Amino acid sequence: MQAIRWRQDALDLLDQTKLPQEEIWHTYQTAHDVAQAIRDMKVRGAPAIGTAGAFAVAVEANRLQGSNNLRAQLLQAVAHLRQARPTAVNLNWAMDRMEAVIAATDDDTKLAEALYAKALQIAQDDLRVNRAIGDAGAALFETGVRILTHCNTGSLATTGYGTALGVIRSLHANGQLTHVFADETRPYLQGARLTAYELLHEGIPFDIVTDSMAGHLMQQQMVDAVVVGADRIAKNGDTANKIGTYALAVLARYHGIPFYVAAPTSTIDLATTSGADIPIEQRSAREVTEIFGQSIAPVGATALHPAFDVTPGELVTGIITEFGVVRAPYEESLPALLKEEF
Ligand SMILES: CSC[C@@H](O)[C@@H](O)C(=O)COP(=O)(O)O
Repeated sequence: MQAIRWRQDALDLLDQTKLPQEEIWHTYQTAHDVAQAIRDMKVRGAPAIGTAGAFAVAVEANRLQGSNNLRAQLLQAVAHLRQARPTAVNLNWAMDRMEAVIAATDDDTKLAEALYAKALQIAQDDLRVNRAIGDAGAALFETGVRILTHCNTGSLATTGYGTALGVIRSLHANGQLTHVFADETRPYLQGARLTAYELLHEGIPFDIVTDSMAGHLMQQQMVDAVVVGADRIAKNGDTANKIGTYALAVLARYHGIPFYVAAPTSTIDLATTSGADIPIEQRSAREVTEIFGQSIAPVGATALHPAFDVTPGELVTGIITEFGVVRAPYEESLPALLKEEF
């Protein structure tokens, strides 16, 4: 399953706002339009928006080939893409890499080719990295495990395979998995719409549960571990992820259940000291008061919509990366991990 397809002159995105009812692909030929698609969540999930952003710059370079101020226009496109969604650091991570290619390529006629090659590498690395996360995560568990997960962290949220859902895929492939509980994930319903779509496709046994059922399931001893993704991990292990994740971590701690974050090292942001410094995207209240354009609240009702929350590192049992599982104290283990591997 794949939600992003690329070629040098265009990017195709599977419209995730329409899934699972409709499988509609849109074609994009400008960075501006891809930025809008990211904002509108037609493509979403931290690694996926990084990959889409990288191809957006490549497509833009292809479109602008031969124009006078190519470099300045590309840097403008990069800056514009960076702002499409603020919380997931993978978009910035990918833009840093595209900007480095622009800086390192002296010959303007070579820019389009070099940027496409870098975008391709980002996409291919993401797939490889996710498989490694899946293996590292699966090694944590015995056979017969029941996992609760939140939001969508699968093929749709990445270039392929997934992070937390990659761990679930690997557990299933190894015959270790008994059951998945997929939080519906209000208000965007990434769990009920997208995770369920992927799990059904893979034949993985699961139930959709509303976000508010998690505590009850834990109390009934139906959950062995919580595995979620991340949008940004600060140096101290504080982790921003889809709204509702923090509540799961608190519940897991109360019930003595391990709480794992599965994420590529591109999601670790050592420049952000703690979760307090992570920008939290505030989205439209209408995404809360309406479902598929239908109002579910009385006219005049107001609503809040922080799209992410921050789970303190002290509640995170371990962070599953492509290089293995790291544990607290994160101020030490995360910088050591990044230093060692790069
Ligand atoms: C591998 S995806 C990791 C995170 O990006 C995911 O858990 C999440 O919070 C996605 O939020 P979204 O608003 O759907 O982009």
